[in-house]
This record gives sequence, C-alpha cells and structure tokens, in this order.
Amino acid sequence: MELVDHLRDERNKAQFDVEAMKVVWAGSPQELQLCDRMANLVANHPAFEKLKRPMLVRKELFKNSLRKAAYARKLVIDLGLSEEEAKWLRFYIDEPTYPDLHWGMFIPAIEGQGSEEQKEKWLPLSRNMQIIGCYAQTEMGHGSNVQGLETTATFDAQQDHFIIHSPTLTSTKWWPGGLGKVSTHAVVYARLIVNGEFHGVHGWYNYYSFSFFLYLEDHSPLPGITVGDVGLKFGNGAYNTMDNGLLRFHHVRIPRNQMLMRVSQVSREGKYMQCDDVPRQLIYGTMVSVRQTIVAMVSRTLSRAVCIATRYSALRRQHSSSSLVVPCFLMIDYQSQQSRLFPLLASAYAFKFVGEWLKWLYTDVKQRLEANDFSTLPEAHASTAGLKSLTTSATVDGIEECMKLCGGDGYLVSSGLPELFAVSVPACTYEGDNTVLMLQVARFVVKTVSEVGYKEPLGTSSYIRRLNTLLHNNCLVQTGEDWVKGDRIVEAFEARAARMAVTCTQHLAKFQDPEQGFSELSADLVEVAVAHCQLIVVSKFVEKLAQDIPGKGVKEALEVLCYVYALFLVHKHQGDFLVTGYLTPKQASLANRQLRILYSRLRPNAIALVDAFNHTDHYLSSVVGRYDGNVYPNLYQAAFNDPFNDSHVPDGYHQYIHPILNQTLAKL
Ligand SMILES: CCCCCCCC/C=C\CCCCCCCCCC(=O)SCCNC(=O)CCNC(=O)[C@H](O)C(C)(C)COP(=O)(O)OP(=O)(O)OC[C@H]1O[C@@H](n2cnc3c(N)ncnc32)[C@H](O)[C@@H]1OP(=O)(O)O
Ligand SMILES: Cc1cc2nc3c(=O)[nH]c(=O)nc-3n(C[C@H](O)[C@H](O)[C@H](O)COP(=O)(O)OP(=O)(O)OC[C@H]3O[C@@H](n4cnc5c(N)ncnc54)[C@H](O)[C@@H]3O)c2cc1C
Repeated sequence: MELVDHLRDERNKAQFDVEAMKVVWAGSPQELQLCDRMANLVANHPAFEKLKRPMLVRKELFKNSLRKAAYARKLVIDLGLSEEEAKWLRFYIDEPTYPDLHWGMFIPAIEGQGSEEQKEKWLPLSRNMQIIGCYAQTEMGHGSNVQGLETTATFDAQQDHFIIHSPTLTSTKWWPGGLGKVSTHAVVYARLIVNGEFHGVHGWYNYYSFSFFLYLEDHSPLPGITVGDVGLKFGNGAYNTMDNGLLRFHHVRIPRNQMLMRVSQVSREGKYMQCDDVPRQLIYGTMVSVRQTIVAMVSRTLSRAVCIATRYSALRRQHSSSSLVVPCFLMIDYQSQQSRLFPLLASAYAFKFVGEWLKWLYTDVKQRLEANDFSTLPEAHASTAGLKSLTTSATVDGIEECMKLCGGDGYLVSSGLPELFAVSVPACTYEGDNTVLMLQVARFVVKTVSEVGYKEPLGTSSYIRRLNTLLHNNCLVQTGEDWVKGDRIVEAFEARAARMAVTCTQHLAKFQDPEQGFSELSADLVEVAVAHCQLIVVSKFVEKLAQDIPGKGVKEALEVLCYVYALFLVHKHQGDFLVTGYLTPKQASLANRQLRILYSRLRPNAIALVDAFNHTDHYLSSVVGRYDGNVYPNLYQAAFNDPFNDSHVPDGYHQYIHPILNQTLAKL
C-alpha cells in the first residue's frame, strides 16, 4: 500500500538541499551515518518499544528500564559496538537509566581523579560492567554548596583504613542516579579528617571534599550502609526509570587506597599531601565534563519538541478571522504562531553549533590537563557552566511552549511532549542549579573586567579587550537590512554584555565586603552572565556561517536561522540594549521589523528544517509529530490504545455512580 505523505506540499516548498542540511546538523557525514544506524537499530528492535511507558506503575516501569538496559548491553557485546556507538544507542533508547551515570559520571570520575594504579585496577572492571557505579556527591542538606558536604572520611592509621560516616541526617547522600537499587559501587564525596584535623585548608575553602571509591552492595547492603530510593518523581514515566538514591554510612571502613589519589593523597603514616602541580578544582572535573555533554545533547531535545510542534502546525487548519466557518489558515501561517515557534527552531540550530564548539574547547582543555597545563580551566568552567544553564533553561521553556503551540493535543501524552518536558526539567537543577551556575559565570566575567589593564582577557572574554570602544561607540544600524550582518550583530551583543558587566563591577566595588556585594547584586549578576552566554551562542553561530558549507541553499537557510535567533534575543532583551544606551528605540524597532521579514523567509523551509534533524518516529514518539503527517486517524486510534478505554464501564462505576443515579447515596 502506498503511504500518503500529508506533509508533501510543505516538503516541496523547501529551498535547500535537505540531505546536505542533515550532514550539517549531525556534524559530519560519519556522525550522520552513525546516528542514523543507532536510531534505526533502536527503532526496529521490539525490546525498545516505549509507547506504553507512561501507563506503567513505578515498579513495572523500573523493571522495564532494567530490561532495556540489559538488551542494550547485549547488543553492544553481540555487535561489538564501540563506546561511541553504545553512547548513541543509549541516547536513542531514550530512557534515563543507571548506565547514564555509570558511563557518564562514575567512570569519568575515576579517569579524572584516580591515580594511574587506581585507574588500572578499577577501569577495566567498570568498562566491562563487572561492577556498576554511581556518583554520590549531593547530600540531603547540600547540593549547590559542595563545600558544605558533611559526610566524613576519617583516617585510621592503625588499621590503614578510612572510616566513612554520615554524622547527621542532612549528610545523607541524596539524589545520586543509579544509587537507589542498582549500583554495586559509588564514588563518594566526603570531608577528609587526618589526625583529628580537616585537611586541605586553602584560600578559597574552609575544607575540601574528597572522593572515595566505595563498595556498596551485592544484593543487600553491606554492614553499616543504608541505601534506598528517594521516591517517586514528577511526571508519568519520565525520570522515574532512574533509581535516584539515598545513602547513609555508619562508621564504614574502607582501605586507604580507595581514596581517589590524583589530586591529593594520604600516606600510610597519615601524612596528607596535595599534588603541587594539580589544582584543587580538578575534583570538580567530572561536573565540567558532564555539563559539556549536556550542552552537546540539549539541542536534540529541543529539536525534538520543535519538530513535533512544527509538523503539527503545518497540518492543522484553523479559521480565518474573516470566516469563522471555513477552516483555511494553517496554524503555521499565523504570525503569532511563527513568532513563538521559529525562534525555538533557530535556537535548536544555535545550540547545536555552540555545543560543537564547546566540545572542541573541552577536548582541548582535557588534553592540556593531561599535560598539566591548567591555564584554560577557568574559561572551560565558565563556558560549560554558563552554556549548560542557558541552553537547558531555554530548552525546557521551549518544550513547554511547543506543548502550548499544539493546543489541547499537545497536552496529551500521545503528543510526546508532556513526558519530554517532565524528563527534561531536572536538567535545570542537576549538574548544578542553573542560577548558581550563572553566578559562577558572573564571577568569571566580573573578575575579567576588574583585571583589565594587567591581565589579557582570552577566549570567550576577549571582547573585554575592546572595552573602550564597546562602552563608547553606539550602534550604527540605520535600516532593517543593516541588522542582518554578522559582525554588526556580534558587536551589539558584545556591547550589551560589556556595558552590563562594567556597570555591575562598578556597583560591586562600592561594597566593603565583596561577598555581601555579590549576594545583594546576585539578580543583576545573573543578567550579566546571561548576556555573556548569549553573546557566545550568537558569535559561534556567526562563526559557523563563515565556514565552507556545501549544499544548495543550505548556507542561506542557516543565515536566516542565525539572524532569527539573534534578533529574537535583541527583541526579547531590548530593555538591556536600550538601558545600556547602545541602541536607540528606532534601531530596536528596526530589529523587530527585520525579524518579521526573516520569519516570512523561514516559513517555506520550516518542515524541511525539522526533517533535517533526521528524527525517527520512534525517537519522537509523537502522534502529532509523525513524519507522514497522518495525524487524525492515529490520534483517534491512540485514544483507544489507552487501557482506560479497554472497558466502557470503569471500576467504581457501579459502586459510586449508581448510588447517585438511583438516589441511594444514603447506603454508602
Ligand atoms: C534539557 C534536557 C537536556 C538533557 C540532555 C542530557 C543528556 C546528557 C547525557 C548524558 C550525560 C550523563 C548523564 C547525566 C545525568 C545527570 C546526572 C546529574 C548528576 C549530578 O547532579 S552530580 C552533582 C552535581 N552538583 C553540582 O553541580 C553542584 C554545583 N555546585 C558547584 O559546582 C560548586 O559548588 C560551585 C562551583 C557552585 C561553588 O563552589 P565553591 O566551592 O563555593 O567555589 P567558589 O568559591 O565559587 O569557586 C572557587 C574557585 O573554583 C572555581 N571553580 C568552581 N567550580 C569549578 C569547576 N567545576 N571547574 C573549575 N573551576 C571551578 C571557581 O571559578 C573559583 O575560581 P576563582 O577563585 O574565581 O579563580
Ligand atoms: C534528577 C536528578 C538527578 C540527580 N543526580 C545526581 C547524581 O547522580 N549525583 C549527585 O551527586 N547529585 C545528583 N542530583 C542532585 C543535584 O546535583 C542537585 O539537586 C543540584 O546540585 C542542586 O542542589 P539542591 O537540590 O541542593 O538545590 P539547592 O542548592 O538547595 O538550591 C535550591 C534553590 O536555592 C538557590 N540557591 C542555592 N544556592 C544559591 C546561591 N549560592 N546563590 C543563589 N541562589 C542559590 C537555587 O538557585 C535554587 O533556586 C540530581 C538531582 C536531580 C533532580
């Protein structure tokens, strides 16, 4: 039977080569081929069916996710998949489970913080999954405040042991993924006590946290260990496939050599030594690595929501204002729909490109760290923290907007959007609360501004070198067309970021106690950080356009997306641009007018731009976002696939409805 493509007319409107755009989106022909292969492997394997997931209760859901993880492991072994292939396999299975933490944090923590000997011992076991590990840092009372961790690791020189202990209720390890039910091992962060003294006192810290490699359980917890799950989380399905756990220690003894010893060591005699050439911040290294991965992945999450909302918007018709009877307008042709949807489409592409750049930066930093060059660590920390925060917040807001863009049907679980929202929301909190991370960026920016004159700003902050020009030269835009020039756009974002940073730095200087100033101005500082991070995203998009991009019309389509992203931000934050005096109201309104023109240029390409994400229907798991656009019969069928429709008479009908109908409530 020939399949009808309900979106064919839309696809025919495309003004660019979709196959070439797929390569740009994927990053390279090899990446496209790899993702395509893994996505289809998952889509065609019955073990990875996921439509019934939201109907399962927690215990069934969890068992189901264990089953999928086991099948995934079997595929990795049977097909001899590489670590990279296995990563994409897990990604397309689309279900948070313990291997994310095992591969994403436990192994990187050992790689980054273990000594050579420790790595040799534990990494092969971990990579073969003979042990399963998690990353136990957060405690009930201390998440953002890593310095405040209370779990103690006291050295017992007599027995050459550390004694791990949870001295208070608030020191209970709380939230680590994979901890609650599955992990056999954990990297645990704790305060080190040797000879009755807290060690590692430093200018920045009152005390440090240290990481220990701990054996947790086989089938039941080891003596002295209490372990469990933190309980049901937001959303049906969603993050409930993960056993986020709690963990308490009652004077648990571990051998001395289970302290991860790359950054610092405790000798047999109880001597604490910090490696001179390794900065303390390396114990935060795993977080930098995961923040980078989140940015690399987040564009796919947003692209998924945008793909669903764009396809449905290009199918569903509503009434024109002149005729309330004849449905004629496609939703996507409403200007108001475009002004909500197209910036999100542009954001997905913008986040993809900044993610590629961040991956490059991180790879470079990693190589430098291996050679004990720590010079670019502050830049890597600020960029990973800031971009993790900016992109996850925008993505989660974007998914919610896509849900609304689909009207009532977006709210149905069968649209795929509610579960996507629920599974994504915690990304704004885990791996660093987004506000707390933005405050780290603000510290970096303010420090860079304060050091102008005696320290050269580098990398993403190099615009601060031109502070004088950026503070005094105002925008030169005279026409709408002036706004679609890469250097002009970047300069506008640089001027806004620089002016906001300087104003805040000046306000901070008025406080005698800098920390009090930082606290009182924290809301303004977050805005400074947002401006800095938006500049990075815009400038990386503009840099991408300067590259050679093959394929008919591909570069032109990307240019439109780039300016939509940038001008949407100019419009949204026009208060910043006006208050800093960089723009006049006329220039701001020219930007907005140009944005509307760009929406009309984007419109014919909309469906092709979401097709270029190359998402399978399995990955989208959305009735309204299906590739063939055959929405209505499938929406109708999906209603009857709900087990609630198995019977016309629900449980409780006879018991609670009949007494009302029969006027026999008195017998209840
Ligand atoms: C939208 C959906 C998208 C989803 C896509 C996801 C797909 C991902 C796929 C796979 C990934 C793997 C699976 C991951 C699942 C998620 C699991 C989540 C796990 C966790 O949550 S683990 C716990 C994370 N916890 C945190 O992040 C805590 C946050 N807090 C901190 O990081 C720090 O405490 C702090 C930085 C906020 C403050 O620390 P503090 O000690 O007070 O330090 P300061 O005094 O402020 O700074 C001191 C000095 O150090 C520098 N610095 C701080 N941090 C770092 C760092 N990480 N690296 C380098 N340097 C650092 C700081 O700049 C200061 O420097 P200075 O003195 O100014 O020069
Ligand atoms: C799904 C999920 C998975 C997780 N997985 C893991 C894991 O595998 N391992 C692990 O160790 N942890 C994990 N966590 C814990 C996570 O890292 C923490 O929740 C996170 O770091 C935030 O800490 P918190 O919950 O204590 O929030 P808090 O730090 O208490 O923050 C609460 C509020 O206070 C504000 N705030 C806090 N500090 C400041 C400040 N200095 N200035 C201004 N505002 C501030 C925040 O912005 C926020 O609005 C996970 C969490 C979730 C939700």
